[in-house]
Amino acid sequence: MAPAENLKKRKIAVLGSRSVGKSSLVIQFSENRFVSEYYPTIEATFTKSVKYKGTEFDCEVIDTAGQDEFSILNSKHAIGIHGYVLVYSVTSKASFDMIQIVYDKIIGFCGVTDIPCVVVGSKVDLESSRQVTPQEGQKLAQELNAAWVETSAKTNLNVGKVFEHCLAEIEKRAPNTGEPPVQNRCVIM
Ligand SMILES: Nc1nc2c(ncn2[C@@H]2O[C@H](COP(=O)(O)OP(=O)(O)OP(=O)(O)O)[C@@H](O)[C@H]2O)c(=O)[nH]1
Repeated sequence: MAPAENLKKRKIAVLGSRSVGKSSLVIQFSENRFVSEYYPTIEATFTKSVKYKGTEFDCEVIDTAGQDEFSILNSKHAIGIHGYVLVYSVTSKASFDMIQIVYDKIIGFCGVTDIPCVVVGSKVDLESSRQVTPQEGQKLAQELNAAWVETSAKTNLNVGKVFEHCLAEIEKRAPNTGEPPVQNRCVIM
């Protein structure tokens, strides 16, 4: 059982290819502003409370450096994490293909078959540059047993929904326990 003060704390990691808009999404969510410049992220953590089904959850959101097929999953992004936000840009097919790769890395690292996650198609305001259809996004999310949503951090479209979906996926699997559903099978002693 988690201590009482942890019951409403949820740790969420945001992953995906470089430059897909992970930081912009998190900053729009936590500070209600859009950053138009590109500053590559090393790692940053933001907190914000989110109301889900009448309960306020303290969400700690970890914005990670972009991943590629060669990057090794940081253990900080797997241990103690309650849920995942996996971001691709609708303007980049390569970033969409990276979602399955990142998902498989998490699953492999944690030694589980299912994780609470939401697949996010970002930058929908750039409709004329779209390379990934909503149908493709939905289909992948279904295959991963994940929620799916398209967003724009620029126009603040569906940004809050991302984190509501993530909480829904977390609570669906471990309602009100405060325990991270993802557990590593190895214990370092
Ligand atoms: N038009 C548009 N541009 C966006 C949107 N979200 C992010 N961008 C732009 O895309 C670029 C990259 O955004 P970031 O949020 O820094 O991307 P990131 O995924 O955090 O990048 P890394 O830290 O390298 O992994 C920036 O120039 C943003 O302004 C969006 O919704 N619409």
